Amino acid sequence: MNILVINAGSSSVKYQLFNMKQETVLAKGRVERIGMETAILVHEPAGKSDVSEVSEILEHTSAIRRVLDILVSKDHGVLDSIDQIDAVGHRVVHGGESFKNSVLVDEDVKKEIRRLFDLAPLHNPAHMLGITAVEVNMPGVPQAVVFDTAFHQTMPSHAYLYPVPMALYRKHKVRRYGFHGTSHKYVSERAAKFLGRPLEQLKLITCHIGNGCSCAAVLGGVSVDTSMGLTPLEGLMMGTRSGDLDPAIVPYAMAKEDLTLSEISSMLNKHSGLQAISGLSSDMREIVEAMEAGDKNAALAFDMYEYRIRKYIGAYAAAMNGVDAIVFTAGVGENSEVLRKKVCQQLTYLGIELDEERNRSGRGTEKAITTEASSVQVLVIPTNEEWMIAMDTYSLVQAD
Ligand SMILES: Nc1ncnc2c1ncn2[C@@H]1O[C@H](COP(=O)(O)OP(=O)(O)O)[C@@H](O)[C@H]1O
Ligand SMILES: CC(=O)OP(=O)(O)O
Ligand SMILES: [Mg+2]
Repeated sequence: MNILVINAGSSSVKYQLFNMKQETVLAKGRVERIGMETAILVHEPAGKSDVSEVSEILEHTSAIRRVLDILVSKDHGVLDSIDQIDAVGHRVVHGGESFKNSVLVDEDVKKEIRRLFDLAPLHNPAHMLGITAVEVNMPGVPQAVVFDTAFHQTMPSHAYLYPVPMALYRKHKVRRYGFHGTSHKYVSERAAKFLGRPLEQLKLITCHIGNGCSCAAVLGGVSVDTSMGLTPLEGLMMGTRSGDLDPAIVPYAMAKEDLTLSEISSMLNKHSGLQAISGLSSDMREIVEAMEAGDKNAALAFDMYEYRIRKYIGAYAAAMNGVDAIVFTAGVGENSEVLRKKVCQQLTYLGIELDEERNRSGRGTEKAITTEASSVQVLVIPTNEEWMIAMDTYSLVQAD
């Protein structure tokens, strides 16, 4: 069985095609800059050379049509026909309280994803476009959705409730949901395997540090707390998102700067974080480069970002009354040795001892970056949300 996994963002579509029996990736790639004349498709077929094409791709239906075309093309394809795709799995960021597990798409599921647009404005509308594009381009093919929120549905009420009038929860379901759950779950399972210990006995802190960033406290394989909240804005400082701030800043800034609700929301989601403090970029690679060249604002942005990760690690060690291992994953967590080093150097109170050579070497592989003597292990585990989505889709389609 072949399964196509789609992670549709507002202006991009990432995809991976899996052969489930052989557990292989047949192809992967991404379409970026959707909506522009110079959209770019980067396609990496297994066993053939990578290709990139620039063309006008104005919306998600055309983007997915282009992906399907290249998957069957003579020169760059890996399938004879689209009919060889048996099912499609989608990443969906917000599933609210309705979805504790992955599900097959039907009219009710689509209605619920739409109802949650307000709570994940950067993500859910794009996922819905992806689902519709598959319906148009591949009618009748079963689709499954895998929610970022599902893994965190195990949090106890003292962790997921906010100390505000309960009517907000009862009437409007205002609570902490948490995101990146597929990634936190995957790296927790891999960490247990790597350590050679049962997941049920481990206290893990998983740090998904990418464009969006979140930490999770994973006790015995179950999420008991996480830093993102009602929406993916709370918690750590991110590329363009502020993360935690005093809620009183919102009405104060609105009054002082004469901002509307949508303007302040856009400020906190799209024009804050690394981008705002550095005045330079939301990309950690550029921040580190500028910092090393002596740029003060880039250094301040880096310090704030790193400090907040360290504060959450301390909080979650307290929440679980201890920690066995800390895991770094996602774009920054997997690749930025300088960030990991700065975080670990200030965690000696936990008995953490960084091995600088291990931290520097072996990019892209699962590894420990602490010494044998370190009482808490720090691991780097490349995440694989797409494989988790493919596995869930496979089980759902087989059970149907
Ligand atoms: N070598 C690197 N050093 C530091 N940061 C990196 C490196 N490679 C990628 N990144 C960071 O990873 C981020 C993207 O992470 P990723 O997990 O792919 O995000 P998303 O899935 O949200 O698009 C980029 O913004 C970039 O800052
Ligand atoms: C939920 C979230 O923030 O996702 P991403 O990191 O892909 O933006
Ligand atoms: Mg991501």
